[in-house]
Amino acid sequence: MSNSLLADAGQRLEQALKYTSLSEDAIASLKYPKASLAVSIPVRMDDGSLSVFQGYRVRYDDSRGPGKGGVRYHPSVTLDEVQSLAFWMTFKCAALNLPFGGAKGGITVNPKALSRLELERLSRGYIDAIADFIGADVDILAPDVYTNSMIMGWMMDQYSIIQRRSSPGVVTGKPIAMGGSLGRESATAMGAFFAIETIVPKFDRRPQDTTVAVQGFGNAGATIAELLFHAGYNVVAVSDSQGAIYAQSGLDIPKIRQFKNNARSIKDIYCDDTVCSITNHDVLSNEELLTLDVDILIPAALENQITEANASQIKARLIFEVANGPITSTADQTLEQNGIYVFPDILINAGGVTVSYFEWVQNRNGMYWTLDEVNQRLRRKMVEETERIWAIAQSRFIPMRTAAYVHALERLGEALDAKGTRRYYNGH
Ligand SMILES: NC(=O)C1=CN([C@@H]2O[C@H](COP(=O)(O)OP(=O)(O)OC[C@H]3O[C@@H](n4cnc5c(N)ncnc54)[C@H](O)[C@@H]3O)[C@@H](O)[C@H]2O)C=CC1
Ligand SMILES: O=C(O)CCC(=O)C(=O)O
Repeated sequence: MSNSLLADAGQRLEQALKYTSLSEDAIASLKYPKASLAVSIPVRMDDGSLSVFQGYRVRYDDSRGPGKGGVRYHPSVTLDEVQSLAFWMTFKCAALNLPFGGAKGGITVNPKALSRLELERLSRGYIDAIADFIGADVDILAPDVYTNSMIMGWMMDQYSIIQRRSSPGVVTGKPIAMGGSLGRESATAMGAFFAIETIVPKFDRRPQDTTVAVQGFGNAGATIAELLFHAGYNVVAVSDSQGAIYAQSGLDIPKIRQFKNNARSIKDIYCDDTVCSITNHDVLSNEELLTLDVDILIPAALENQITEANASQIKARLIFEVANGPITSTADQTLEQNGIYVFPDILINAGGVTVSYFEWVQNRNGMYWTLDEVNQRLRRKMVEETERIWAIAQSRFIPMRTAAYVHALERLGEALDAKGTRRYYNGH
């Protein structure tokens, strides 16, 4: 593997393999993505011109079931990034014991620069381009950065048009009216919250004595900040792509969410005290937020936020990775040396895909669950797998990330070996 995000992700696999007895065949199978599709998506723009966007869908491994993973719209999307995200999905689904493999998709685009109709044409064009690669039993899509239920609805509809039959199981995170599950919107953060509530008492901490900083204020970041706020934690800093705000006495998260929902940036809200009465806050950069002296740091934006460059300046005691891949493998080592506990993405943000699984199950049997049922099942799953991974980490004296990979690898190895060697004979 070259020097890339995927190569860095692969370091975690190497680290964990030392603690497993996986067969050589299984190890070899997990080192590369199973299939990567790159497509061009021509889109007629509102002014009549044609723009061509690059899109990707990667299935990393499907030994435990159909590929599963979100679709990201962001200007920095590359094939390498999508492959890494599909790698993480593989281990996340296995860690949570979901009957899925790992997949991910993305389009290199700044969605904020598109009109709603352009965005719809792009989303439908993406499905036209990848339709033969996906399916409810093959590879199932979902939301990720800068995609949402509205976009998932267009994608499901386009796929159904191509198939000439209603196909709700090909996409999760859909609008409720199109077969979406209650609780999927908040699921990533809700799952993280259940994991945090399981772990925090192990460190003899109480919410009211615990300060929290959250980087990223989208679906995952804003919701976890609000859940922690309501549970009594002192959320002192939050940020979006434009910058961060900090108040030692704590921030009123529901109020900030309200302003952010009106399409304003966090930094602006707090610079304009005529609009928002909260004062006594500082405006910080995203980099400064990461190095605040807090009890809990929650990166909930993008990859590679804590790297060799800033790892030694991190002062938080516990880091919960709500984003995928926010810490590089070298930064992990520095954090560990400094006694900082990292709770990994493949566990902490797994609530999203867990409720996606629930949505897929509901679509397949046509019976729909109440919000309480969804959240109770999510809680049970998150607490159970968090405790299992914690027990592995404690008994083998290894970091939680390595323990999560060991846990996932045991399940993946079993599935790969159960298929026998016939699968390696070029299909004969
Ligand atoms: N939405 C989901 O179901 C899941 C999301 N995740 C991960 O959570 C992370 C966030 O995703 P979502 O909340 O869904 O995306 P989103 O599109 O709802 O929000 C992204 C947020 O990150 C902020 N942001 C972008 N660049 C930033 C930067 N450089 N510094 C600080 N903030 C920045 C944006 O302003 C926005 O507030 C991603 O890593 C994603 O892969 C993980 C599991 C499931
Ligand atoms: O809900 C899903 O299927 C996947 C969500 C996702 O992309 C992720 O967990 O990173």
